[in-house]
Amino acid sequence: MIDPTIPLVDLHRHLDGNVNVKTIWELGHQHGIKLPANSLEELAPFVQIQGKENSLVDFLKKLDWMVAVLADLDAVKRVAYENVIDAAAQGLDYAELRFSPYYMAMNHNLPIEGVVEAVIDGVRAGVKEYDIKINLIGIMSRSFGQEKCRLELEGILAHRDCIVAMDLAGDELGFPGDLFSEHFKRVRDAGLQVTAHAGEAAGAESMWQAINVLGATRIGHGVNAIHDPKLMEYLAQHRIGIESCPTSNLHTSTVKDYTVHPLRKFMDAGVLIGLNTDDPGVSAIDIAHEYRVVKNEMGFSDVQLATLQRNGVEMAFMSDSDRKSLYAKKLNK
Ligand SMILES: O=c1[nH]cnc2c1ncn2[C@@H]1O[C@H](CO)[C@@H](O)[C@H]1O
Ligand SMILES: [Zn+2]
Repeated sequence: MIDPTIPLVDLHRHLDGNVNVKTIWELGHQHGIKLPANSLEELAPFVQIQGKENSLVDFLKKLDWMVAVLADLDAVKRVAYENVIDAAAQGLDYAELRFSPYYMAMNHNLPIEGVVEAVIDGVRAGVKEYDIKINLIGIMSRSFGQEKCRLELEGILAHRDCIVAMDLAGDELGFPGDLFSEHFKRVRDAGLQVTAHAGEAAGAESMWQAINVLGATRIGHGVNAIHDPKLMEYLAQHRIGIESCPTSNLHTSTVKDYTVHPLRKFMDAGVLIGLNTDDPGVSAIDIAHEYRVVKNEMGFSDVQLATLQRNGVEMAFMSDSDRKSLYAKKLNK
């Protein structure tokens, strides 16, 4: 199902949406933070989806306990480090881990730039020990407004050399992309790549904004492009990559079930699209799960799965020489 000759990548993975239940439990106890449960089993439903949520905003509440326990920078470093272990354990050859420094900092008033440093440190420690390549994407959480996003951007830009791209995440309906045009001008001026969550909670117009106003060359989710044939054509023509996260789309009620997910329509339209996990800790999934559902629930053939796998490598924010080494590593195995 997963082709062993093609690198396995996950380009859309929130490290602050992927904190182990056990880690939340341990950090909570270590720092005297009152948790809503008396055991690991009782805690799980507070941070993992049970069935599905009614909306994106409801889904996002599940991440809140994951950052509520980040009481100091060591905790932040631990979470970043454990994300590398988790990605390696899932068989990923390459992952782009994204995080929102203000969201991780806000509960315990941590310094935003310190959070960025701690994430970089944790990832660095992880890749020393595990056979995986990681790149980091900074997130501006739109739900906290323009000013907080500016602080996130500044924290990230202070470590620009360790970051490959910037993303816009959070409440897409309440905070449209054009509120952040100035932010993304700075992102582009700094030479960072741009991806944005769009067409998930809002419609195709939000994706046009991400492309034309923010300068996105990749889009997270993009599900609602399907209602705008001109946009579908534009995405295909300009090789704008769609970071698809099918299970997340079910969990946020963006799509009703796997059978009506538009993934196949994107492929038929020649759009570059790949498979990703989004918030694997919240959705309680791994990357193999996404390939499995696409095969079993959407009826994709192994050839089509291999195309999705290769698309991921093509979309990755890495140099062509890094892409070549990633393929070479697989072929030499
Ligand atoms: O699927 C998603 N859509 C939009 N925003 C998301 C999603 N998953 C997580 N976040 C947002 O990303 C930041 C943490 O990395 C938080 O702002 C969280 O709400
Ligand atoms: Zn996401």
